[in-house]
Amino acid sequence: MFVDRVQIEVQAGRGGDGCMSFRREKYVPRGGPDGGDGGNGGSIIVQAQDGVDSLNSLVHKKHWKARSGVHGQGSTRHGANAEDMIITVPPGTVVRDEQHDLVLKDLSQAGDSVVAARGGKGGKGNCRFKSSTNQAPREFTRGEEGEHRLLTFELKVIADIGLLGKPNAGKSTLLSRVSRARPEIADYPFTTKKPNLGIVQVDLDRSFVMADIPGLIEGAAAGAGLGHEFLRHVERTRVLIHLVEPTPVDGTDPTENYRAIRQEVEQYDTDLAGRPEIIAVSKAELPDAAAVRDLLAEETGKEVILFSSVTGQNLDKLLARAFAVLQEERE
Ligand SMILES: Nc1nc2c(ncn2[C@@H]2O[C@H](COP(=O)(O)OP(=O)(O)OP(=O)(O)O)[C@@H](O)[C@H]2O)c(=O)[nH]1
Ligand SMILES: [Mg+2]
Repeated sequence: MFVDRVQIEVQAGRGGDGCMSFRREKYVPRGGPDGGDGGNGGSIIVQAQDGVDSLNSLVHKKHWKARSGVHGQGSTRHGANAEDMIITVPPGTVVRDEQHDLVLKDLSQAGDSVVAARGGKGGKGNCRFKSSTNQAPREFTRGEEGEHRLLTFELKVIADIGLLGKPNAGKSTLLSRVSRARPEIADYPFTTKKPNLGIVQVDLDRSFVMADIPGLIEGAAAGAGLGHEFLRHVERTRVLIHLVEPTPVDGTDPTENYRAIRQEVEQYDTDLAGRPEIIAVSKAELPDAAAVRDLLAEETGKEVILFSSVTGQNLDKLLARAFAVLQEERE
């Protein structure tokens, strides 16, 4: 199971109470206030780290609680601050505050972090309230409560190029052919359940990251099937390669399939729909592939690349094109 959305509850630590205490000294008959401040409660920090590649570990731990600060003590001793608690997540995780329905932070780079719940401030000891008119204050304050939040983490894969297409279009096969990634491949739809990333080396000094995502099905933007969940993974890619299978086993029409997915993308996010898209017909060696390419080119008015991950036909052309469009985007 690959988890890319998870909800947890976080409770930051309470601040330690300030202390109420008096020092009694031989030559100071009434003594003086010497209660120290309480320490701060621990905060809960969410940080993106390289090497963490899913939210799986959070599934089993839904409640996170940071420690409380230590109470202040006599002799103006400050209570110790509690240590912060750090939750590590993969880069690309968006942290949301569920109750207030807002994005706390988008942790897109390794090292990015956000204080998800702030620890309570420690209270003031009575030594802080001493004044010229009040040499022996009984006043002190309690520590503050730590923040409590309901958080949602959503992982969005970050890649240069995202592969888009109906199930069985050949997305995983393409990624495995052009990178070292080894996604699962099978002759049935919905083989891919989690996004896979691969580094594509076009030549010595040109490379990019390609993301293979589970296939989109119609109605994905409305939440049907896997599609909706996974459209967010292409949200973070700069360029899309839209793969169209020339002879779908379910007998559907390839150009129809192309349009259906475009519609899904547009419904999902207009920003995503505006991203550059390279259209490619896969499985070039199959009998009708060239005709499908021509039809699609005519219909879209765009260049459509016909390639095969099996024979290798036009693979270099597809990659060179992808890199060129990516380069334009980067500039
Ligand atoms: N003839 C031929 N078959 C291909 C080619 N590329 C992929 N296939 C086959 O098409 C089927 C589906 O390939 P996948 O790469 O798993 O397709 P996918 O788009 O990742 O599918 P999902 O993960 O289910 O969305 C497999 O049986 C592949 O062997 C190709 O270039 N030529
Ligand atoms: Mg696949």
